[in-house]
Amino acid sequence: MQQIAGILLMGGKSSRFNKDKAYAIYDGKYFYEHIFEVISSHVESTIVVAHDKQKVDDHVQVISDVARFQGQGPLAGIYSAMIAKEAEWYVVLPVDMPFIDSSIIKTLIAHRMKEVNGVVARIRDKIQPLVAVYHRSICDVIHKHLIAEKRSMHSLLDVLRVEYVDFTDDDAHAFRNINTQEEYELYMKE
Ligand SMILES: Nc1nc2c(ncn2[C@@H]2O[C@H](COP(=O)(O)OP(=O)(O)OP(=O)(O)O)[C@@H](O)[C@H]2O)c(=O)[nH]1
Repeated sequence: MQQIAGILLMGGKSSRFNKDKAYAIYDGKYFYEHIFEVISSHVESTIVVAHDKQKVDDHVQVISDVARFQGQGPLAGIYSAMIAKEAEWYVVLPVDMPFIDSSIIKTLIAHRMKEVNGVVARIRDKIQPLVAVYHRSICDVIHKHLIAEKRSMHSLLDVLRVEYVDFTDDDAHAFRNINTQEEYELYMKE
């Protein structure tokens, strides 16, 4: 079994962005390519969880959400990746944080310990459940939440043993996530 696998979530609707965020460009590359590179530098293999209309490079392993939970949000994506690829731990990242820095992933990975089943980033007191490392043992818990239609990441965190890792203001830029065209235009100018 792999020690750590990567999960790149890109199967969202991008409804606030009005087109697919995964293919927005930053520094000459698609968002998904940036995130893929950042995750892949820390794990043995990365799995992309996309929806049917999305295409990725041939060398990238891509799956869809399992049919039962298709399009039910990030939890559905994490669950689908965990059952598709066996690993001890999973680094999870969203597709809409193009400035995310490799050192953040390194720090989260370093905080794994046997007492916890999740290591989650926090910046300026804001929890970032999709910038995290999760243990495979939570797969059953996620499944129960999905069945119960409890789709919020925060309600999952409430029942896990989580180590929160605080990042400083210096890292705030890296955690910017892009939901709207306005945010995209603003952040790309800075
Ligand atoms: N695989 C998968 N990923 C998802 C799903 N919903 C959201 N994501 C991903 O989770 C991350 C956070 O998504 P959000 O920004 O909250 O949602 P979104 O659907 O992409 O955008 P909005 O429609 O504007 O809310 C992004 O990387 C999304 O691609 C889903 O149902 N399945």
